[in-house]
Amino acid sequence: MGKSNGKQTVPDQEQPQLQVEELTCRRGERLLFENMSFTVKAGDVLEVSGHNGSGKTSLLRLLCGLLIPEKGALLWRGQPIDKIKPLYHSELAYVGHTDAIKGDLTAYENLIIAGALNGGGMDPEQALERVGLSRIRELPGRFLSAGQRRRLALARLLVNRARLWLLDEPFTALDKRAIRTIATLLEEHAAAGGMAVFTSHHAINIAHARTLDISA
Ligand SMILES: Nc1ncnc2c1ncn2[C@@H]1O[C@H](COP(=O)(O)OP(=O)(O)OP(=O)(O)O)[C@@H](O)[C@H]1O
Repeated sequence: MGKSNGKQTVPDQEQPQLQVEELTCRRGERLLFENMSFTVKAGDVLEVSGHNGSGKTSLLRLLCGLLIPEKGALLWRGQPIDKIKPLYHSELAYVGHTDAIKGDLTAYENLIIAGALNGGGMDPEQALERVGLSRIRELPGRFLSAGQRRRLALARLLVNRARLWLLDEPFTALDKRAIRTIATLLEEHAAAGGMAVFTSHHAINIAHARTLDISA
């Protein structure tokens, strides 16, 4: 329940937005994890760690609704995500291993498209500047380096207004400076009441982030 300040309803920061209850995941013959439970509240950043093949990507795909859990429940604001898919998907942004960048469009045009599909956030120009890509604004996506592609994929998060960021290895291919930039963006997103769940093999210093080791 939100609290009223007399003019508008203020969301209760302590209320879980995403609830993961007793989640069990099997891929093929392998049981990856079972009875996993955690919650994500406004302002939370959760880093999912674990060895190769432990199920980090599978967990993110479950959280997106792209995989069906063998057992357990996934709730967004108290409702099962499969019952409210359009609403849930309008509130989340997923950046997976493949960057989904259009090779024939420039970096700038890629962000214009992202904004047209699900905008409401930063101006594309400003988003390019935040991730350090202003200079290659007019370069077609197919000419971008691996790190530039990753930055552009992450810049898409800034042009839309998704509250929940689900990021699979967002720091892969980034140089030290870009890692700090993206870590800062995560901190700013959380400070503004957003939420993020990301996987990583690197120790990334993000203020107030929690860690979930799924191979523990
Ligand atoms: N479609 C599938 N069918 C069968 N097994 C699968 C399928 N997809 C993934 N797996 C297996 O599930 C396990 C977990 O894969 P996942 O990609 O979730 O791991 P991960 O923790 O993200 O790994 P990495 O750190 O290497 O990225 C792996 O053993 C993988 O081979």
